[in-house]
Amino acid sequence: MPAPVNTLKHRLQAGETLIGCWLGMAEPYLAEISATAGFDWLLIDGEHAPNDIRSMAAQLAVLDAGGASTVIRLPDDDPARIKQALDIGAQTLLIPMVESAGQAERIYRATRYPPLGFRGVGSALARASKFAAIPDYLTTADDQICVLAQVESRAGLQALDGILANDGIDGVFIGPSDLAADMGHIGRPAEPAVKEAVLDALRRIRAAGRIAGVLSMDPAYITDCRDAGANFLGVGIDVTLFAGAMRAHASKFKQST
Ligand SMILES: O=C(O)C(=O)C[C@H](O)[C@@H](O)CO
Repeated sequence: MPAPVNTLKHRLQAGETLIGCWLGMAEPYLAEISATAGFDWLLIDGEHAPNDIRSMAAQLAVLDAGGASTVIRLPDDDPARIKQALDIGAQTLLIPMVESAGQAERIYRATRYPPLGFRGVGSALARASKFAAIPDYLTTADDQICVLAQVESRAGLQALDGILANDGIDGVFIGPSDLAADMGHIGRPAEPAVKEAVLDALRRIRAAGRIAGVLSMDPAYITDCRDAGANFLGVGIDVTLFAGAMRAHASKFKQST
């Protein structure tokens, strides 16, 4: 019995355009609620949300049970964190702040078992192998791993061709917020210079035959990114949606009392 098929990877690589939502509440119960919304994928954010390996594992369990496609974003490119995320069962990883081809290669190798890489062997303890219930896990896991490099700085854009030249990098995600900050327009991802850099990068990523990702809650921004070729579209953030709905609801009644 082989490792689970990563349908998200294969759908994106086939060119499907799939929408998803960031999960930053760090709570399995709320993740389960989000899984009923109908997004094609849900991303458990370990970079900016208060997630740790245990909370991410708990969210993976409820999301997998519900049939949702999942992504884990780690706080950095630490090979030990990559190993832990893969061992708890993540198959699609988003790694932030990628700025060179060499860094991309190290990230790729951290996701693969020898001889392709240096991922440590711990499948006997790993949820990923269904705790060794998948006897062929070690020889079939590599093909189901999807590595998405997050490029979100001028240095990263300058290195983009080198990153895309690595066949082990399945896709590149452009981070408009951090790119805006790096370009001197912090808090303004829709600044014309920033948006054009985002759209140009997305065109280059798809021209290279890779998955192209972006995140924006602005429908017009998303449409422009989709038109530029983005097919891994983050269109929501649970925390932002929840906070906005709570504030709007309270305001509705406070005005009337
Ligand atoms: O730079 C970006 O944009 C992202 O990486 C997304 C942010 O991290 C996300 O938290 C929304 O601000």
